[in-house]
Amino acid sequence: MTLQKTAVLGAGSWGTVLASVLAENGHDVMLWARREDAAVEINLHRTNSKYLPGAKLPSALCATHSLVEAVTGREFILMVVPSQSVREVAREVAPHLSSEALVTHAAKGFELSSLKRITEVLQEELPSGVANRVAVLSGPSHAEEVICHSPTTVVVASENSEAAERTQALLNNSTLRVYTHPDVIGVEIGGSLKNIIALGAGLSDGLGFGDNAKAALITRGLAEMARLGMAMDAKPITFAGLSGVGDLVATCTSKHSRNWRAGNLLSQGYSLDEMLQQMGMVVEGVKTTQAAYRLAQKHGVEMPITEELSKVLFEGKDPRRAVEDLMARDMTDEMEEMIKLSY
Ligand SMILES: NC(=O)C1=CN([C@@H]2O[C@H](COP(=O)(O)OP(=O)(O)OC[C@H]3O[C@@H](n4cnc5c(N)ncnc54)[C@H](OP(=O)(O)O)[C@@H]3O)[C@@H](O)[C@H]2O)C=CC1
Ligand SMILES: O=C(CO)COP(=O)(O)O
Repeated sequence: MTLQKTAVLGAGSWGTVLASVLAENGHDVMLWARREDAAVEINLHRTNSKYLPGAKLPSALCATHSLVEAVTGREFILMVVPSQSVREVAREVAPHLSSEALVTHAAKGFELSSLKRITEVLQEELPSGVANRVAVLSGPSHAEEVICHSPTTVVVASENSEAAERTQALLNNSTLRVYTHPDVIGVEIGGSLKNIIALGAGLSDGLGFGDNAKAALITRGLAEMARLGMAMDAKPITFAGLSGVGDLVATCTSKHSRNWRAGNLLSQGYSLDEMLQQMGMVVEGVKTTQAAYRLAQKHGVEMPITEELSKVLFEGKDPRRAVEDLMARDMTDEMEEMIKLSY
């Protein structure tokens, strides 16, 4: 494809790695860092010591502290800030975007105040021509592995298939295989909800519950992810793909996952505030648990794991008691939804 002028907004772990991918693919990349010292470090030393210690970034990568400079004249904008800051950043860049710009985001969460998905937030904040073709990038992709060129697969979904294909062509390379996907709702919901289950997996592992418990969490977690997803108009099959079970497995079983590590710290007796302080990076699963619990109530959907985790995080419930309560639920059929659907 022709080389393009691109910008990545957010110089945390994932934004820095995605900017490196674009630079390695030959595109002109401007990376926006919120802190000026982070932009200076990237430009002077080609490192991002806070978020990617030890990694050497491509020499072609440029960083700036100015959002306006980052987006002006850019054809492709990849937004990689935490879910709760997407609206603020989108609002600030909106007047400076070219009417031809393609905006794709890679955040995994909901906006807590509105319970909206991130493409919905972007559609509200961006000029209408740009808003019509927003896309989402998701799938099992720990930044720490992508920067080392470990083989990785991701998906990009958009209501505008051309936007998905353009994003695919910009990012795809010999170690990062990018698939397109038509189900924006399912891809966004899967990528967000898996973080709740990963927090639970970190807790479960930390409490020494073993592999059976983790397999149960992953499988029953997937069931409740799909249940909420279907109530919100996602396609059920999407949860069997990379942005569903793929990312769920990667996040629940990896030492790289911040959500898994956060759950693990909670199992060691850290309070929620102490854990967040210790992590020093975004742990999307915390606010996603709150959002999903409210969405489940709104849509009348049962999400027992999410509900118990919410009690552990926000009401101080003992995690062992939460597991006992999950195990003591009324006996049921594993395929309860399927049975209801077939009668
Ligand atoms: N890390 C990964 O492997 C992956 C992450 N993601 C998703 O990407 C998104 C970003 O995560 P990630 O890069 O890992 O996060 P990090 O915690 O590594 O970095 C967060 C970045 O966001 C910036 N930031 C924090 N608050 C704000 C704000 N209010 N306004 C603007 N910028 C802000 C931080 O700036 P500062 O340093 O100044 O605080 C930092 O650059 C998340 O939704 C995450 O789930 C998706 C796939 C993989
Ligand atoms: O989404 C991710 C991998 O696909 C990263 O997960 P964590 O935010 O838990 O590190």
